[in-house]
Amino acid sequence: MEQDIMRPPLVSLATHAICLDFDGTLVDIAATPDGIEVPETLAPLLNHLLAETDGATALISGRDVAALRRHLPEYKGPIIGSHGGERSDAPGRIDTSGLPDARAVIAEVHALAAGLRVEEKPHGAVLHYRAEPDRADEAETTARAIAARFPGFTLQRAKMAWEIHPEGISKDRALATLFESPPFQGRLPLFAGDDTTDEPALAHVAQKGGIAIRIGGGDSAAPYHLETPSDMLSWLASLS
Ligand SMILES: O=P(O)(O)OC[C@H]1O[C@H](O[C@H]2O[C@H](CO)[C@@H](O)[C@H](O)[C@H]2O)[C@H](O)[C@@H](O)[C@@H]1O
Repeated sequence: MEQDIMRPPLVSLATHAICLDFDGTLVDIAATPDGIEVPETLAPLLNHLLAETDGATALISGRDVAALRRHLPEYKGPIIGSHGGERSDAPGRIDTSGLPDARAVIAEVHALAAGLRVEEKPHGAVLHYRAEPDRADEAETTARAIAARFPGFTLQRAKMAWEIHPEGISKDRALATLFESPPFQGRLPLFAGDDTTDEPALAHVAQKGGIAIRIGGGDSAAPYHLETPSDMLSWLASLS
């Protein structure tokens, strides 16, 4: 699909809320989930945005909250994790209420992984094939079969990975909920993401008149585009 893509305009931290995906948006994609290199400047930058937006800055990630806090121990702000399944308003606090018990799903993913990397989350599991790209079809078939066996769970495609998680969680719903109360309520939304899993949230923000930014390539509902996580960090650092 041909579309006009533009560099985002500078936005005011006095009027906007800054919501950011993590992998592929703030940090480069790596061979494994724990192989990422988190720039030293990232946590200070996020804490700066948090202060300048009066608390209206959040990470909205497919990763679980505990993993994100481990990678960003200095970051003090809110995190929506597990694609919207978990909410942490500050370090040490996590709300996972409403998520179904996923232990049987996780056990099944381990049982059928056949050597593919499994990432456990509180609400489900991810089957990663980045280390073995020639097993992409097998990973998809296995993940589809597992998702079909567990009512209430669904399949989510990610970058070289398939995730099985509860139905009804998504980043656009999480964003909408976030903006129902202060400090997000009343501010214009900004969301940046790099993946198909981010598209519903990018479309939601564009439809609300906010700033939706797609990082990297791919068809997108976002009118704005930046090439790499490094470009994203430089752009965020230029805001005031
Ligand atoms: O919503 P995000 O913050 O973008 O998280 C999406 C998934 O990111 C991670 O997987 C992806 O990044 C890995 C590290 O670069 C890479 O090895 C993998 O192939 C990618 O799919 C994370 O592991 C998942 O839990 C997130 O859902």
